[in-house]
Amino acid sequence: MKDFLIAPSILSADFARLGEDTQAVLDAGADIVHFDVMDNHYVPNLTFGPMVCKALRDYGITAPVDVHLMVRPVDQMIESFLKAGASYITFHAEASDHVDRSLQMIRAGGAKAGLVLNPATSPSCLEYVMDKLDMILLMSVNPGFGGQKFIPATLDKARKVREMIDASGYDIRLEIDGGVGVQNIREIADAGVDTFVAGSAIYGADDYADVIKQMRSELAG
Ligand SMILES: O=C(CO)[C@@H](O)[C@H](O)COP(=O)(O)O
Repeated sequence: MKDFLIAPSILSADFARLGEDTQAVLDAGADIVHFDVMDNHYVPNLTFGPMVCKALRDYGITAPVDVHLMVRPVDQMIESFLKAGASYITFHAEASDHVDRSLQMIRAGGAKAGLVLNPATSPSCLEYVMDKLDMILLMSVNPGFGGQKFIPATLDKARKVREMIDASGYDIRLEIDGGVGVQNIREIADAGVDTFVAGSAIYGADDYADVIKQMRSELAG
């Protein structure tokens, strides 16, 4: 099992002061920046694109940026985010016509590659691409919005995917996204997850450092 990473979703940050509010969660103890890209096509909401990712790099964000593409098609956005400084690029299994090729593009461009599974998507889509994955992201809400309730069936899926990762022998992170907070992070870790996206739980707190500390304390317990 890998070390635990906490990845605040900047979907819940103050967009008017995005650089500052991104640096603030890193200064508060977060490990990586989760960057939610929505296109009002694959998901019913619209956020930000590669120019904003580059702007964060230019602002001085040096932490890994974990780009979660909720867009269709995906390949043009992969190219753009590779140029914009993404560290991880993940996309939804249903959104690419050629999942294997899209994964190869990400690694060939120097980033880490990942596949995202919606709540109703079966882990079977991972079976023939395990060798091309650096991350698997399990959605524990339906994608499109922050602040939703964690879907409990995701825990069973996390256990199954953890078994697949361990059996494969590949070095793959297991990330979860949606409804994660201090109250359930331990249970999620026990299901085999090592990377935790949290938007409203962190950005909705008065003290970012305090909530991240509470999450780490739950993970250590
Ligand atoms: O990708 C998404 C939503 O589509 C997530 O990253 C949410 O932004 C998580 O938000 P919280 O549930 O933690 O508020």
